[in-house]
Amino acid sequence: MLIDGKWTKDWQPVQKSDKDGRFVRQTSSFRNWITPDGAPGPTGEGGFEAEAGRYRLYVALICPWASRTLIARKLKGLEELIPITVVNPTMTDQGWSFGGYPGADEDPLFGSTYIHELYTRADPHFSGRATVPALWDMKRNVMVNNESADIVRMFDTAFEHMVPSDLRLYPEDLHEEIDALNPVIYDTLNNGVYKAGFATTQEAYDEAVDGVFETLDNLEARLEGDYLFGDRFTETDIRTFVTLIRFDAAYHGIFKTNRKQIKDYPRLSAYMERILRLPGVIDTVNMDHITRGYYSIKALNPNGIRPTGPAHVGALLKAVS
Ligand SMILES: N[C@@H](CCC(=O)N[C@@H](CS)C(=O)NCC(=O)O)C(=O)O
Repeated sequence: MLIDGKWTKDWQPVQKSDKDGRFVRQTSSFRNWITPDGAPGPTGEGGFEAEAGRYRLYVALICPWASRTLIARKLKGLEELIPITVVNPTMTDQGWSFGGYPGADEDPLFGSTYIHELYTRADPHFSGRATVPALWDMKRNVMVNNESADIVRMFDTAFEHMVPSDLRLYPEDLHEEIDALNPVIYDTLNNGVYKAGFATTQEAYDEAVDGVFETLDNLEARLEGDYLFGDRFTETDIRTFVTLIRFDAAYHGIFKTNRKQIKDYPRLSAYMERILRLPGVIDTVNMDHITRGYYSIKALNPNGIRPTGPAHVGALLKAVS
């Protein structure tokens, strides 16, 4: 990670643990919002008006948080307006790097080797982890935001006057329900699998795995309609999908969340496939980057051996593409 703008040698991909061995995820630090007229958003400063080609989204295709933003960008029809840059799927000893792996890009703006260079460009004294997604303003050469939850919400509304859409990822009348379900999905599923994978005590692992499967069981029971809130697709479905699609091929093995697979849940499997079939969503799922990335986490898999299965995931992706 960076400390006062300098890359620290003792960086650990395992990230932070609390005193009981629980994995702790860092909070994001750039929280400005793109808005239709550049007025300030809910956090940060103003001056980031919606413009075609002004903003670039840096992502890793392995990363479920980055994938949230990619799916929102697709479904809201913003591909022409917001170009993306994809980092390599494997973490280096200096974090995310650019170029070299099939499907990954060089940094077209600054020719950076590592994503952390973008962070020190944004703030020469930056302290923290250099994470993706990162939304960059190419006009002012500053970081707009590195929090996927914010980026999904700004993609939902900021460009509406330029690319009208019937889809509302965070509709007014569902705010309360979405705000209630999101933290559960985050704690027990999105981050829950990481808490299981990076636990450093049996107790922390047991607690995390219990949470993961309790939520999967609850979602299976809840899913009567097409989506979590009946027939309306929302950001909560995006948040759920990004973990489901990585589950059988990555988390089940590398993070030891192996009590069941998603394929053992009939409704969740159908739900996952339904979302995968929404226009463009399949383009945001790169299973090669996902498995290569997760199985190259040295702390969990020192020899980097990538399992060949499971066959059903490959078969599903083939059927949908
Ligand atoms: N709060 C961030 C979390 C993003 C995040 O943790 N990204 C991971 C990859 S999945 C990352 O870039 N980690 C690099 C690091 O921690 O050094 C968000 O939702 O945007």
